Amino acid sequence: MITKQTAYEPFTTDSVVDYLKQRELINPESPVVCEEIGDGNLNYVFRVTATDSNRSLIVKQALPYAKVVGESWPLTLDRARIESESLLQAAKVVPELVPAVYENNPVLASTVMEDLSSHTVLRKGLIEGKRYPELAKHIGTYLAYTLFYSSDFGLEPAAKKELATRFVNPDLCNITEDLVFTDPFFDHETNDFPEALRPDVEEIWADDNLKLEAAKLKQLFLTKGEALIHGDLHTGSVFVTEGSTKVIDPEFAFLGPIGFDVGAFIANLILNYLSQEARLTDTSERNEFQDYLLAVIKETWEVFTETFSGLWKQDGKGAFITVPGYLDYVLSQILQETVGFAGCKIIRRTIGLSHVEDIDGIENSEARINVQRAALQVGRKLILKRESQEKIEDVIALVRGAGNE
Ligand SMILES: Nc1ncnc2c1ncn2[C@@H]1O[C@H](COP(=O)(O)OP(=O)(O)O)[C@@H](O)[C@H]1O
Ligand SMILES: CSC[C@H]1O[C@H](OP(=O)(O)O)[C@H](O)[C@@H]1O
Repeated sequence: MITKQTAYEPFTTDSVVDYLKQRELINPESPVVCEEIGDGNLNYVFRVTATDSNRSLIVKQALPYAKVVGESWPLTLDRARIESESLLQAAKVVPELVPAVYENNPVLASTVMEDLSSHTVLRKGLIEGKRYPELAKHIGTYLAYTLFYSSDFGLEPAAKKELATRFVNPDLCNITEDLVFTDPFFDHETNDFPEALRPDVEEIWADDNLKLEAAKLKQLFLTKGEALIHGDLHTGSVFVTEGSTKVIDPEFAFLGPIGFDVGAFIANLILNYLSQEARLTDTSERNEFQDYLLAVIKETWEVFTETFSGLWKQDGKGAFITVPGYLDYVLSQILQETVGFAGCKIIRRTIGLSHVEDIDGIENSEARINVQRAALQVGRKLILKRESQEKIEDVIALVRGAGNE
């Protein structure tokens, strides 16, 4: 349902309640409580609860700038439309893996959606050492369905081109192009790292071979409009319980390379894996949890490739789909690109703008810097060795070995 509104205004905790009551999304007679709960970098997130029925809703609203920086960083409001349309697009193929969207208002740049407060943000759960038995199955399925059915493998060419026109997202892509693929590889003012890490960072800035590979990966991100990707699939964009998984926050969605989503998820699991070196002091507890994280990476990849292959055989489009070797070629390209993108993401979250709590939350500064150093080594290896990764076990072995050299 799209509502008409004449002018944009940022919501307050009062006006968002008035809005929901006016729209009868909440009973106008109900007493309500409302709080702003957004902890992300970019937007407002309000939770509104009718206290008589305990029914609650989430209203997410984009600001005309990046919340974390302020008005000096203007950002399109259109990202709210892109986010809700992307959630609706995902709901066509995996409704159980995304929050229900009840309304999008393009003028207010707001989305009213299901409240997932019964779930935990995956990043927080992993920091606390929690395990989620269904996570890999759910994310592998989410990736396979959303990516296959928005690619030329699962869509007719005209439908794919129509999809591309709805998800032109230059402002948000520009954030990724700068913060993931450019700034960390140069002495740029947005970078953010402790002085103790400077020698390691300067090694990156001086490494022309690494920069060449980063340039190739950036080129892929700029040019490979393979599927409608989430665009920011880190562990803060995944809500979990023991048996349920929901992917949120696809405001960076656009037609990009499939490996960027897979790589983002894997990168954030690797960042948590590395952080446990400083978090879990008991060796066997640490080894077990790190093994669990690597098993999630392996299973996510296996579920993704098996499901993607099943959809390819069942619903694949085009004359070449049954040609022997084509599917294997596509999956091997995706693996190599996944690995390279994961490497860029890891480096970015270590020395670029916007880190991860998994590492920044380590209180002992020496231990934290050791983890950051290991992250840079892993990120670098993933980028440089991506073309020799033939199977997911190679990637797991690389992660296990890289921090120890
Ligand atoms: N559907 C939801 N249900 C419950 N909480 C939510 C929901 N969407 C977002 N949140 C809360 O708001 C936070 C920020 O949301 P997010 O979509 O990541 O915002 P941003 O785009 O600013 O990064 C999440 O970490 C979560 O705590
Ligand atoms: C100043 S934008 C930095 C960073 O923020 C986004 O993450 P999120 O919206 O989930 O907080 C995205 O990862 C951007 O790269």
